Amino acid sequence: MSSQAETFEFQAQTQQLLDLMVHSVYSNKDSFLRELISNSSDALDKLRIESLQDKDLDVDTSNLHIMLDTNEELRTLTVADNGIGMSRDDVIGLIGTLARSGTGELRQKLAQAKDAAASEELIGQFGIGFYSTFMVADTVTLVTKRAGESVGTRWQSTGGGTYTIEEAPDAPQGTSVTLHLKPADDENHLYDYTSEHKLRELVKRYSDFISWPIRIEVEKPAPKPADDDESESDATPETITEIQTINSRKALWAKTRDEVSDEEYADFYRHVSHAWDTPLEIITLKAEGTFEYQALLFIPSQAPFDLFMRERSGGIHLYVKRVFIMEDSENLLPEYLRFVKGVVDAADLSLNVSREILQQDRQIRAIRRRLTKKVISTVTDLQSSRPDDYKTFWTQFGRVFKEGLVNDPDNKDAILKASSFESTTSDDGFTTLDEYISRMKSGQDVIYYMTGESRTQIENSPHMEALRAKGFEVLLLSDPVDEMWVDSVGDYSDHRFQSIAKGAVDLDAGDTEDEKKAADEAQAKRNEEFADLLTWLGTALSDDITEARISTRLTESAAVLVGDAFSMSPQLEKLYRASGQPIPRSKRALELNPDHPLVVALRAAHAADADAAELVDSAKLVYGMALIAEGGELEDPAAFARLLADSLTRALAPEGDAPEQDTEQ
Ligand SMILES: Nc1ncnc2c1ncn2[C@@H]1O[C@H](COP(=O)(O)OP(=O)(O)OP(=O)(O)O)[C@@H](O)[C@H]1O
Repeated sequence: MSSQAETFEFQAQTQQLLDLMVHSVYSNKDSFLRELISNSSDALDKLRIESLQDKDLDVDTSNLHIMLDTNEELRTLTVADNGIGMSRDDVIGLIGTLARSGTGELRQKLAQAKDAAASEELIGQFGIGFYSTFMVADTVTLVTKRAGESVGTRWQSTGGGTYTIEEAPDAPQGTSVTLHLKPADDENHLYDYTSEHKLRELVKRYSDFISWPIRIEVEKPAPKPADDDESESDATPETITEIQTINSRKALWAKTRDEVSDEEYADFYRHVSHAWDTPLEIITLKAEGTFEYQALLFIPSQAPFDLFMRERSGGIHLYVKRVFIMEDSENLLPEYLRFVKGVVDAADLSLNVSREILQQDRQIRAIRRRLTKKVISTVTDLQSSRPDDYKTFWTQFGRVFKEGLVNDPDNKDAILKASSFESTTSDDGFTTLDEYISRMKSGQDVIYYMTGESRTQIENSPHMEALRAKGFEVLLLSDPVDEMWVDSVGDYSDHRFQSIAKGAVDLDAGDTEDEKKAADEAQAKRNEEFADLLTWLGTALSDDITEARISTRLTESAAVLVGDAFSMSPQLEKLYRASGQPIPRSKRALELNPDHPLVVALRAAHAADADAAELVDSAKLVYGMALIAEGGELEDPAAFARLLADSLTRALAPEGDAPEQDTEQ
């Protein structure tokens, strides 16, 4: 059977990544080998599992391995496996297009990256798998045959704009990737990858733990004839070739911490996570007794691009007695710890365990509980012992971690303790709740917070005024997830969370009895003074507010909107609406600052002529201003703009000279 090579063009975005590889911005070029071995190891795992599940699949799984083959003269290195292999469509889809989600994002970021170092960091963050081969090779040839199929596929590219595909009738099952190596250039970290010594070194460094044998063919002097002793005098020049396994295949999680170097852990982390960063923290765990298992977990130092994507790569590799079973992203750890990567090796599960069984398995549930607690306590330890690393953790994963406050009530207190928040006294850093509590004013027993869309928006909100004036610290919660937990979480260390934008805020905590009494009297007097205006406003704005009242929160602004203790914040309403849930706007109270000139003038105007037409317009403007000041959205911005224009016109036009016009509202 003969076939013609078909030529395909790389998608533009794939080509852009390839160009980067061809021009090798990444200084750690050796890592191509780790990527290829990692892919082969995955392919061997897949074949083993598929052969267990599909009894009709006619494949030999007795000698699964990875082979490294070199040819010094031709300057080639081949990494071959007898794993699952790929069909022609797989090759086009998986290799030809680099169609993984996130590629677009990587491309966009790369386009914005200022220099090689920034590009390098991005590649570290996204990883580029198979394409890293173009850092070291001029031409890459991949020959593969999917298990169970009769014909293989040959793919080849020089990393230019195109690749070719043709049938490979004699391809053995599995995949081999042959690199036609660029000339060695030690100065540019491009080494001689045909050297046995180099390959041994790299496998030892990056892939020693791979559970499948990684083999090379070595030339050895032929053994001497029998009876010959150790003397070398008559050594014949003849050599024989021998196949040697060059990785120890030792499961890292079965070793103790001091037997494994940080580098080895980091390389293993990169293998299980498909990431290129260095883990921030390594967690080892061993359980003996009823359920025996070992776990080796990693907290990454960089969030993967797909952290918030529905379809993201898995997290924990489940092994049973050293045999890889599956990658699990839901049963072994809760979703809010999805950034954690690693391995769990359980001794008592069946090798045939399915996802469905996992979901219900008592042992798995026990493991999940323990791992969850361990990860949270590790974060707490990080917080106290390595503040810089904790900060990295929090910046990368804080938003995800806080999802636990919504989804994992059992660990609520521990999660709150391990979390940190922006606050009015934390500059642009973070504070823990324990630190916040230690700074509370005497008499203060609640934790003040406000939610909003950004730190600046919250800091400038009218709600903040009186708290600022009285020196109360306020947590500034601007992650969307904050809206979800803060209402329901209740308290921390016996201190209730209190929104400064809701209900009554008792700011007299630190005052003396006399001061409190004086403040109450002043408030009562003002309520009386403004009673008529407040009643009238309540009616005039009845579509928008529950009532109008005099505020104790304001020192600078004229008005503010205040929800009752159980109402949803406007931001939360907005989030629900954005997710397609039709939440009606809830009405809130309009609080007025009795010392503000606008409010004073409004009272005077109302006292002079309670029926004046402009009065209703002014009331609507005051309400609209309060909404805008908190970062809210006007229901009818155009109507508000018309009111404002009319009002400005009246103010600017000379007395008695206001232009006539029809305004429709
Ligand atoms: N040796 C192989 N055997 C079978 N399939 C392979 C092999 N190498 C690659 N593949 C397939 O091609 C896909 C793309 O590989 P590539 O290395 O580019 O990305 P990846 O392994 O998915 O992610 P990463 O960037 O983390 O390595 C793999 O997911 C796998 O399905």
